[in-house]
Amino acid sequence: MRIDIVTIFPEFFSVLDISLLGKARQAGIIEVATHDLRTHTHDRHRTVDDTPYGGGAGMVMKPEPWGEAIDSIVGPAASGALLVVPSPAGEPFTQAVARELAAEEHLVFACGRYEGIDQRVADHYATRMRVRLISLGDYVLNGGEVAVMAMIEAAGRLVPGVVGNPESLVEESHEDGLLEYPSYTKPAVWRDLEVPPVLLSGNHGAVAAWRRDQQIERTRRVRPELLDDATLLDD
Ligand SMILES: N#Cc1c(-c2ccc3ccn(Cc4ccncc4)c3c2)n[nH]c1N
Repeated sequence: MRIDIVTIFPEFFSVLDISLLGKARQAGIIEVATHDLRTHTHDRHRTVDDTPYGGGAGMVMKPEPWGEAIDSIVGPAASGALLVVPSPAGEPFTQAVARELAAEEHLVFACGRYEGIDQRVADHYATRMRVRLISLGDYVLNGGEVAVMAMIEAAGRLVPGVVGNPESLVEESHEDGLLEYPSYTKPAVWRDLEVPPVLLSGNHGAVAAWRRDQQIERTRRVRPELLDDATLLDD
């Protein structure tokens, strides 16, 4: 997988050089490149924004630098890459979307700032490649960088070879539509709190049943909207 990130804060992504994704980059499983949008400006002040047509507060990011930056990544013609534009107006970012991003060969992330990117950028590139506006959640951030970091981590860990034990990806929250069961490790008693005895029983069937029950109970309590008839019928 190749990931290109266009941003006015390329240093924001230096953290991608460490941890799991850092190892995946060293192993050549994932290539990541950041591109400073300001290198695609040509005025003395390296201007990337301007006032909004139609008035209103804030500034809008100019289309020209974005066009030059994205063309420098995907070329002038059609591209098989997916352009992801984080936006409060985007589709919700979910584990299912993370899985879809993880299956892509080439992701290009456009990190906006100010009040967002001139709409014509997404409109133009939609004629040449797939474009998805994706929202991290129903709250307002100051720009796309935090969202892109979350998307890269959530998708990157699903790329084969990135996580050492792929089994550990299966029983995570949202992977099967439910929240994950509670986890425990040694000691068996801590501050008078005991590990649920079934987990010490060695009875794998009983442990699996208990964990499934915990998933459903936790999901019903914390995120009832995630439960559907199929899930309830399964148990
Ligand atoms: N993904 C995602 C997001 C963002 C987000 C993403 C990109 C940009 C670029 C600029 N801004 C600032 C802004 C723009 C418009 N309205 C309000 C604030 C952004 C916010 N906010 N909340 C989310 N879940």
